[in-house]
Amino acid sequence: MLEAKNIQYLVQGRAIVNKVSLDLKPGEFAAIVGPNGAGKSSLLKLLAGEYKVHAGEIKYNGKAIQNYRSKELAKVRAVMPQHSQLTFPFKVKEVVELGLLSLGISGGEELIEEVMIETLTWEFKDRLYGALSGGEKQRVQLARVLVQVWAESEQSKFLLLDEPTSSLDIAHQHQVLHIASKLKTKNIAVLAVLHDLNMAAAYADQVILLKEGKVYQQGTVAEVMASKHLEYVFEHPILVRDGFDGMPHLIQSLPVYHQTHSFKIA
Ligand SMILES: Nc1ncnc2c1ncn2[C@@H]1O[C@H](COP(=O)(O)OP(=O)(O)OP(=O)(O)O)[C@@H](O)[C@H]1O
Repeated sequence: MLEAKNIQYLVQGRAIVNKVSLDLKPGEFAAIVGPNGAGKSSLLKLLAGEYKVHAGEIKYNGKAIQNYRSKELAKVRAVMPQHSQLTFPFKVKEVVELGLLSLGISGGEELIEEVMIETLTWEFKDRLYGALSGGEKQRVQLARVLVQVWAESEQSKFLLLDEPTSSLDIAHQHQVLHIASKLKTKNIAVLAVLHDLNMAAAYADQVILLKEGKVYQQGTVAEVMASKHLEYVFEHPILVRDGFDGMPHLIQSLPVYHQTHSFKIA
């Protein structure tokens, strides 16, 4: 289990993550949503251990994050950042292999092939990473973090994804989130920052809606994805309707000229 209690992160005295608490159990897919600057990436970086909290605590499987050595932490949680820079001319497969190197493992050919087939990246495994399109690169980065958590293990593992679908076409967005959902059967929990509210509604078991560094709402899709909450947080007209074919909701944002009122706390 991943537990965060009252975590806080300050920049120049301003709390950009302000007393956030969350629990994430293996088998669960949680989405962090909220407007630009709400603190989503900062929260993910705190949970990843990349930023240190100024207050509060984070535990993975009952052990405080600061008590993990970096290789040990890499076995428990994998992180896909919003942007990944690679300065060397790596081939695609070599980039994916970097995920295993973070665990101190080399080889793992079968595992790498399985994950690359799953992420539809095997077909360009020998191409130079730098020559790929934005969406192809994003799928390779996903493969790199997936190899870190893919192998079955008794220990619960956690996959933290920061906007994993931002460069993907609609079909690949669904494919990536479907892969993330399938991990739920492997004793893995997934926490993803998502901008697409419909994607969050379709895949998340738990939604964390942030505004100005604080959790505004947290709960199931039905609880959080209500028009009154979304309109207040995004300060924009948003319709939420019942979905179809098992899709919980259809969230439709409206053009700015429909904005006839100010958005107050519901
Ligand atoms: N290192 C930093 N120094 C100064 N300000 C920072 C730093 N990191 C984040 N911030 C500020 O903290 C706030 C939250 O940033 P963060 O990147 O977490 O937001 P976000 O919700 O992920 O936004 P977006 O949707 O635009 O990616 C922003 O106002 C940002 O400018």
